[in-house]
Amino acid sequence: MTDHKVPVTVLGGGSFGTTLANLLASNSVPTTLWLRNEEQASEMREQRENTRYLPGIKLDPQLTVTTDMASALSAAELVFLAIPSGAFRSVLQQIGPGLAGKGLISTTKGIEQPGFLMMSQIVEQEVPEARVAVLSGPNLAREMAAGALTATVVASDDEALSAQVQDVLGCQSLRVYASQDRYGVELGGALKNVYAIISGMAAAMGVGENTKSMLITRALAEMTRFAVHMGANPLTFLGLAGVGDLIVTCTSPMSRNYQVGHALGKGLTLEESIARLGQVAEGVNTLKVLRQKSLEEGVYMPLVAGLHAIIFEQQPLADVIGRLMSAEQKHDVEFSAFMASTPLTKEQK
Ligand SMILES: NC(=O)c1ccc[n+]([C@@H]2O[C@H](COP(=O)([O-])OP(=O)(O)OC[C@H]3O[C@@H](n4cnc5c(N)ncnc54)[C@H](O)[C@@H]3O)[C@@H](O)[C@H]2O)c1
Ligand SMILES: O=P(O)(O)OC[C@H](O)CO
Repeated sequence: MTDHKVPVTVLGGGSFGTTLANLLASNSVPTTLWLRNEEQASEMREQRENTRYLPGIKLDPQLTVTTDMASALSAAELVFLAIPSGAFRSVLQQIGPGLAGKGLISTTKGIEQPGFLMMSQIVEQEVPEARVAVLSGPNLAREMAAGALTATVVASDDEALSAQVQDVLGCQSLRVYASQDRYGVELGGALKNVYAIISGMAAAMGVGENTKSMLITRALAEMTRFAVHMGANPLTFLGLAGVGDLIVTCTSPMSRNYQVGHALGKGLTLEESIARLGQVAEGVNTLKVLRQKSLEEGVYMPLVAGLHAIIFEQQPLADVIGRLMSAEQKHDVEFSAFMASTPLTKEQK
């Protein structure tokens, strides 16, 4: 780690943006958090707390909180984006050339439709001169904010940018691992939200431990099958941004996607489940996008099809479970052919 830290701005004053900004400021990184709501910003400046999205966590005295985008961006060398996927492109469009040349790191775990675009692909379209990375992993905001030991992945083909991100974020409570599979890392973060909804629903129904394990493991098989079809490296899904994030999101009641699934499993409607949450659960939109894409691409995704049938096609749960359990019994692990055709590098040996 270097002593001199580059100035960083975080865009988005929700739970994850606030968590990242606070962690950066605690790491002695000159940090500005930008959010759109002036009332919330002034409350955060005065009370040193984000009572709406991160109650109970004190903000570092050195953290600057502003709604003025121009001043937030003027000095920043790195910009972390923690804006929900539905607003991601419009926020970039508002900023325009103010981001050119900076290192832009997306932390948003969603997919844009039309186009089936990852957030970093939107960054490339809207800010062609930017350096691009993504940050993803098993990173529940509230735990990170409370200092729980955590690991994450920065993925970029710009190794210098990955090293800068490791430098500003890495600390006694957070390890930042690097990857060059940006697409796979980003896809892992988006896809696991769908399976977290299924897991929350299963938990609410009181399923057994075998069932929970089967769901998570088959979810990993299904998301990896899709990702490999789309060009990602299956090995990425054995890492923190794959199985790591899948485990935490499918098992923790702190996950908002799990909470939506749990509410659905208790009999609430989708609208009621989302309203009760009051925060973003990206998996709901990702489910729609993914179902459509899997049909277009002809990728077998029975769990995605089943959840879509329950939520958006009003099919009875018992019918969907019956179909899942009577489907053809295929392979456990599917990527032996890929592994055989991809010899290990010297570093991997
Ligand atoms: N919370 C987590 O544990 C966590 C961890 C890793 C990644 N993420 C990802 O981070 C992204 C943001 O999630 P979050 O947890 O911070 O959500 P959140 O629901 O806690 O907060 C969303 C924030 O986005 C802001 N926002 C919405 N539309 C906006 C717009 N048009 N312009 C500016 N701000 C806007 C809201 O005002 C709010 O501050 C999501 O894609 C999520 O998957 C979240
Ligand atoms: O609360 P969720 O379901 O959006 O999940 C948060 C993070 O993505 C967990 O890594």
